[in-house]
Amino acid sequence: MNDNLLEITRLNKNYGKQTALKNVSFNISPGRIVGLLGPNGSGKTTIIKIINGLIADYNGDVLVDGHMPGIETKSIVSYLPDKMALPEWLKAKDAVKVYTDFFADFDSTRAKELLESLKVPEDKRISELSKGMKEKLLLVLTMSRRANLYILDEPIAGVDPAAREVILSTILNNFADGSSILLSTHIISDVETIFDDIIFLKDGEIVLSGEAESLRLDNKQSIDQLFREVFRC
Ligand SMILES: Nc1ncnc2c1ncn2[C@@H]1O[C@H](COP(=O)(O)OP(=O)(O)OP(=O)(O)O)[C@@H](O)[C@H]1O
Repeated sequence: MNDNLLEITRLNKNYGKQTALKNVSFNISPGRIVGLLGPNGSGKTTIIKIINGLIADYNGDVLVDGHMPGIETKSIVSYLPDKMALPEWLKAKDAVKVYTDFFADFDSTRAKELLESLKVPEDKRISELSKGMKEKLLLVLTMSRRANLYILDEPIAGVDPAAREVILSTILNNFADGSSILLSTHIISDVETIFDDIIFLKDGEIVLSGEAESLRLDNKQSIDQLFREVFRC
């Protein structure tokens, strides 16, 4: 494994005339939980899609364990998209089968245990699940892989505060030693304690980044307070 699981250097991305990312650079080393924080439209999903090979026209360098995003990196990264990517007519238990067939590192026993503990009904079709249940299903599928890097795009956006805690503990209890997590969110207060490192993104640029504990100590406030200060309009 490389010293850096993820290396992003001078990443720029435009959608036509719209600039989405400006000179974004950061690295993730093994064993870190990194918060990618920013308001709506700040570029979080664009970065995540580029890392996952879903957007190929960008400028700059993106290396996942030394490889450009592509077929090879799909076995390194377990990705939770911001929108349901599975056919809605699938039952939850069929989604487990799809992941078992698709990913060599998928642990179906773990997935079944997690579905049960999160009370996701296995026999219901995805179309019949509530928004929060769909998020839980996607999270279970994503965290049941034994990947090196987990990339979670807004995993808590659609659930109530009690469910957020369950989701966070599911994330923390199910990632392997030495693997890393990049988690994007605009809801900071309930999640900030899990982060080792923080990246603040504003209008496509990194405006502040560093170790979460140092940022708290240096600024004498929580990451949530810091976020509100940085993003005050
Ligand atoms: N397909 C697209 N075509 C044109 N502009 C886009 C497209 N996707 C995103 N953008 C623009 O790029 C910028 C960054 O969007 P992005 O979705 O990466 O932000 P985000 O931080 O993930 O937002 P959110 O929290 O709302 O999901 C925004 O200005 C957005 O309008």
